[in-house]
Amino acid sequence: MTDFSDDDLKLDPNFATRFERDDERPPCQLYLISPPRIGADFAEQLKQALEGGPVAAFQLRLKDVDEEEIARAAGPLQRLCAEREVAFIVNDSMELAKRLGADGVHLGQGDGDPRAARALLGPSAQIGVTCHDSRHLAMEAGEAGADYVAFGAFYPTTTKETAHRPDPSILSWWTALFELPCVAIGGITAHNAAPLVAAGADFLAVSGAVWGHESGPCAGVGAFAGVLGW
Ligand SMILES: Cc1ncc(COP(=O)(O)OP(=O)(O)O)c(N)n1
Ligand SMILES: Cc1ncsc1CCOP(=O)(O)O
Ligand SMILES: [Mg+2]
Repeated sequence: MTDFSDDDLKLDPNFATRFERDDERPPCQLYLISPPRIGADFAEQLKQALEGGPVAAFQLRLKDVDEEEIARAAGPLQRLCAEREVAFIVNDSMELAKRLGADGVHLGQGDGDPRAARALLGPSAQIGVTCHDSRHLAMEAGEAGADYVAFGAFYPTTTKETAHRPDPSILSWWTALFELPCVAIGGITAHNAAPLVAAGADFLAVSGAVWGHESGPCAGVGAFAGVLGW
């Protein structure tokens, strides 16, 4: 595709201020991300989280953990998700997603080609791609057949070291032009999520605000009721 710079793509200055959610789009939903490390009680924590409110998807994102250990941990979590019709997404590895029979995979820019993931996982797999703060990467991901594009980190986070801080207007720009869903991620809490929802996020991807909630993960999910209109 043509190699536009992101500055070239900021065509309409009103995108920066026009934060009015498109009524035609489905309501914004919650996309839960696991903590980078989990303990033996995590299935119980996930169960509680899923009792807190509607969760559209759960991503198993374990970092610096051996693949066999991830595979062992996945079974009970995957069953919990299946019982509740929550999509079970594996982070980083299309091969592991295939092995586990996951509903999809999330790929960062260094995690492999979405086209290869599609060939491996088939037409019904949900394939997401990290696009940081880049309109160009998002359009590339869309052309490569991604099912969603993810922008972030919108806010400071201790869950991951991040180098990009998009403005919420990137969500307005995306949703004005494309039907493909967009995910907002990075430091999102029930208290700071409103501008992202208003700007058009189709999903809020949240980790720390749920697992670190002072009253537990059920309350952590439940806290999003107001901003997500449940
Ligand atoms: C929904 C969602 N968005 C972005 C990411 C980040 O993916 P990546 O850039 O590959 O970083 P790691 O998560 O692998 O550290 C994500 N996992 N999920
Ligand atoms: C995986 C990831 N990618 C960008 S920010 C982030 C961390 C999300 O976790 P939190 O909701 O705790 O900031
Ligand atoms: Mg990754």
